[in-house]
Amino acid sequence: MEKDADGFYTPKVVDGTAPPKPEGKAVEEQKPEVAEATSTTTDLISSTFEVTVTLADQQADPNSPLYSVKSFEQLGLHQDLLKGLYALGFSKPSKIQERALPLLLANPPQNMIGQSQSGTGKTAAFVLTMLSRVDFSVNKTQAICLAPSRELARQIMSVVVAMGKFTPVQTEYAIKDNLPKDVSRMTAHIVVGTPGTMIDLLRRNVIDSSGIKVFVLDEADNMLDQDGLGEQTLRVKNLLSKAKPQIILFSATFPDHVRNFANKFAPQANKIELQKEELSVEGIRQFYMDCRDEEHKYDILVSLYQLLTIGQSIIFCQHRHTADRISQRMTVEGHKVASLHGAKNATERDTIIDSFREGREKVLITTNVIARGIDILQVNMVVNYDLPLMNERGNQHSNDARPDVETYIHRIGRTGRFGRKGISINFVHDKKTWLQMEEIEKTLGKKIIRIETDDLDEMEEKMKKALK
Ligand SMILES: Nc1ncnc2c1ncn2[C@@H]1O[C@H](COP(=O)(O)OP(=O)(O)OP(=O)(O)O)[C@@H](O)[C@H]1O
Repeated sequence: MEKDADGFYTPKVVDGTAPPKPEGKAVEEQKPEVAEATSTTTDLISSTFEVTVTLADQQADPNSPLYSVKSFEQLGLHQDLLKGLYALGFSKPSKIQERALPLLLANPPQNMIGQSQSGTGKTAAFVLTMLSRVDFSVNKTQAICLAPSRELARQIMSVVVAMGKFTPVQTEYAIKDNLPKDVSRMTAHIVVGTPGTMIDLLRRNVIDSSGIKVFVLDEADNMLDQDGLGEQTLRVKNLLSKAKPQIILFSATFPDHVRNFANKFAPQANKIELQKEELSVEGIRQFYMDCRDEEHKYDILVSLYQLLTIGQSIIFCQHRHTADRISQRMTVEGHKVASLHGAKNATERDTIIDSFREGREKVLITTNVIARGIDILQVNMVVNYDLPLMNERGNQHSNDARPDVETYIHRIGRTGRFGRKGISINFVHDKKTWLQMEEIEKTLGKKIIRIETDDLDEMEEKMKKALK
């Protein structure tokens, strides 16, 4: 690989598809931010929100998930990786990084099941492990990482590339439609992808599994869940059986029904676990709005538009067709929104998420496809247009559909990243949805506060307070 004029290695761009720019420069972004609304037609719109983020205070608070006593230097990382971290603006590890990294890097390698709240820096922990374990003088795949969506795989790749900027790391994607044409052998050190394509590459021996030392599952509970990607993930593991890699599982949630499987999947693992009451992030204030019916939900969403565009916001729907319908209606009515879901093709999906990431789109209407892992610091509002429901066979549409608390935690975790403040709003519109929300509230032990649907001034007041 070539070094550029500054002496940096330029990581290989895969098949013309550059990973999205990583979020970073965290320290610089901790200065007070002032987000100004752009339009001027109502009081709401002309308001200015001051958002003060005090990362230094949080990293000094032993009760914060961002707290650490050690520095990155004390965690045994290579000099080139420390340079990559500092270039990203990381000055101090978070709790999960401080606790997990020494265990992950110890020899002989041991498996890890790691849990930490959304937005607390799990990605860096496993990316630094992959980069630390690669022998750059060997042109063979040595670490693979699986994620549940192409959007998340691309984001993880951007972190690998950014943190590995001062190393000669070679990377490739294993995601649909991003493979180099007619490839018969991949030799990249680190391959990041989704399970279906990874299985294909391993089966056809395009990736030689014999040198794989690290196997990471991000959003591991989702990747191992039988109703989700569990079967495919297990197939990948079986294809790696001879290599016996270190297995690393990370997620913000590990529901009981997956935990047992995780223990078998990553035997004798070091474990870092959270208590139930620690699951949700402190900085995210949760609200709900009591709508009259489905149509009223749409009206309320439209009336919130100006608030949604002050920062950036993500609107979650249960179904693709709802996301499409809402975004079409809003677009016809003159609002600028984007929609993203699994039925769109790969190019469209990449364009939409990149445009949102770069702030060109402010409102993204979507499904659970990006409920997990997506890290966009400017997102200060999440709306659960539909509450997330269990995806058990057939249960989704039945009258006794249960709320999916794990997905709820991940959805609202798209805001409030690494100590920032954020807001989530749930729409409920009948007794059933109200009871579902109550169950979420009880499980998390966190109050969800009512906001009147007809009082946008109150909404603005509460938002201002929540974001301070
Ligand atoms: N030590 C650090 N110092 C400053 N910023 C950090 C540090 N570690 C991570 N970050 C930043 O915090 C944000 C959240 O990190 P990351 O996406 O890894 O969270 P996560 O725990 O994987 O979240 P999720 O559970 O939602 O996947 C990112 O923008 C990342 O760059």
